[in-house]
Amino acid sequence: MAKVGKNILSIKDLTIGYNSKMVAEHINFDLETGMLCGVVGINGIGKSTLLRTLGGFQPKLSGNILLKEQNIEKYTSSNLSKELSVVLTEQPASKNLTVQELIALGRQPYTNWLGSLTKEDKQQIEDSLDAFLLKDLRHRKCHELSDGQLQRVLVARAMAQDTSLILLDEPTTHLDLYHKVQILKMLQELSHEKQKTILFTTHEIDLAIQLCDRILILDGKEHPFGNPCELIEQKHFNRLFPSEMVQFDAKTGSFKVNK
Ligand SMILES: Nc1ncnc2c1ncn2[C@@H]1O[C@H](COP(=O)(O)OP(=O)(O)OP(=O)(O)O)[C@@H](O)[C@H]1O
Repeated sequence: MAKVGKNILSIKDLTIGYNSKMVAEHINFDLETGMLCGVVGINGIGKSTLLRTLGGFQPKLSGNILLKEQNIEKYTSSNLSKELSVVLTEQPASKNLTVQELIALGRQPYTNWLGSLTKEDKQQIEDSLDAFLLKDLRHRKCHELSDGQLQRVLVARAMAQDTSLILLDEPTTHLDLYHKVQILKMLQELSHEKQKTILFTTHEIDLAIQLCDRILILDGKEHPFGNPCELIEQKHFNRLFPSEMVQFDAKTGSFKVNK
């Protein structure tokens, strides 16, 4: 169980989209220290748009995004990089770096203009290599890694950045079931043990139900938010997909195909 603490992220009546195209509106939720939260919903409903908006990669259309009770637009980019790290689905441009070098980039917000690493920076990099089982791969070039290994490196870089909030867009894409569970368990440990607040988008609803403290369902209307048990009891997962194809089984917390 997550030890819940102070409020980290507060989303109030947020509308997201592109110029005049509204993608989702009336999004409301709060996340506290140490919470792992999954964002689920059908293809094209706006999960990535939400994540990119929260990460500051595109402007919101209206509403408020409060990070540690301060409007996110009020942060300078230097202060924001100490509070918020983002892992997107796009492959990093810096794949020619070694695993250790890429993770060290996470320390950029803290290093001086020469980029020299302090003892604390080095310790943080070491802890991140350790937490994501990357010690043996530290000298490998990132372009030589499997998708699962690269995903662990990208999350480890976010951990090295040591921010209170970490956002990840589909961290389990292209991974087999074992590696999906592995990365999600690592994220769960990072949130609970190191008291990080982690929000990630996913299509792995069954796994999110088992591992997340909170789930946000983007459904084009109410966007229910709560702990997985509450959402199951309120039958929100039953309405996620057209029922002639798949049905949610509340007993097992998973979807079954209608044969
Ligand atoms: N750059 C863009 N400009 C305009 N519309 C966009 C842009 N990117 C995405 N969209 C549209 O916004 C809507 C939401 O897309 P988004 O990628 O956020 O959905 P998603 O829930 O992440 O989908 P998926 O599960 O397929 O990854 C879609 O209708 C999509 O076509």
